Amino acid sequence: MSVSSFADSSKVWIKICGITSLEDALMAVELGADALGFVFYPKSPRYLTVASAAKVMLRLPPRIVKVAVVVNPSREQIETLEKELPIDLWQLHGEEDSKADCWQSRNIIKALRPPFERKLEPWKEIVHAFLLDSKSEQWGGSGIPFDWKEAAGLRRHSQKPFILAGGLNPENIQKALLEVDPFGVDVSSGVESYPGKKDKKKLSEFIEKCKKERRFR
Ligand SMILES: O=C(O)c1ccccc1NCC(=O)[C@H](O)[C@H](O)COP(=O)(O)O
Repeated sequence: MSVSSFADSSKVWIKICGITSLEDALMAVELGADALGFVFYPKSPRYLTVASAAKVMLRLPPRIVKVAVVVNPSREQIETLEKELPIDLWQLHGEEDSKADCWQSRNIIKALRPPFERKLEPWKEIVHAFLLDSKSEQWGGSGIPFDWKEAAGLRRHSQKPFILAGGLNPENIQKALLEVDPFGVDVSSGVESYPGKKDKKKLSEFIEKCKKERRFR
């Protein structure tokens, strides 16, 4: 699996993050998600154990990109997750070291917070994509958008796909797509009824609006 293989498509790549149950995973798949994210950060309200993640991830169709979201993981955590779960991509959501051996041979999405520009450099040779998220004390899942002007001009600094995240929801997604024109989008709290539980109406509206839009570049 490689997100780069999608990068030429004019369709918006859709990742639904913070999946905690098989019910929500299958609902997102049925509605048309391309990728699902599973949060392995114990302090998150969307955290799930390896055993509970296995019950979901092992039941997903191969076309769905399965993303393990981690925050400053230890080598032991990476190896345990990798041994038990069908992980296609690692989403690094903390302050990981781009030079660490463990990232050189894995498929990576690096999450960054504004200001983005100078943070691209250490990662741009090794990542599959960058995820642009808001600043947040809990690292991710804040539900608060950043100023999308911060995303302008980043293509000059890296050819890698950009995934827009942070406070997206059914109300602002069309405006976000028009202003930023990202390769893909990532949403968690904007399509929830409460932290850790996805809401079918919000999810369906969000995905439908993404599918109506086309990428310009
Ligand atoms: O969602 C979390 O609780 C979380 C906790 C720690 C690190 C990352 C986390 N989520 C990562 C994501 O990919 C979210 O989708 C992204 O931060 C956007 O979240 P939201 O603003 O709620 O859409």
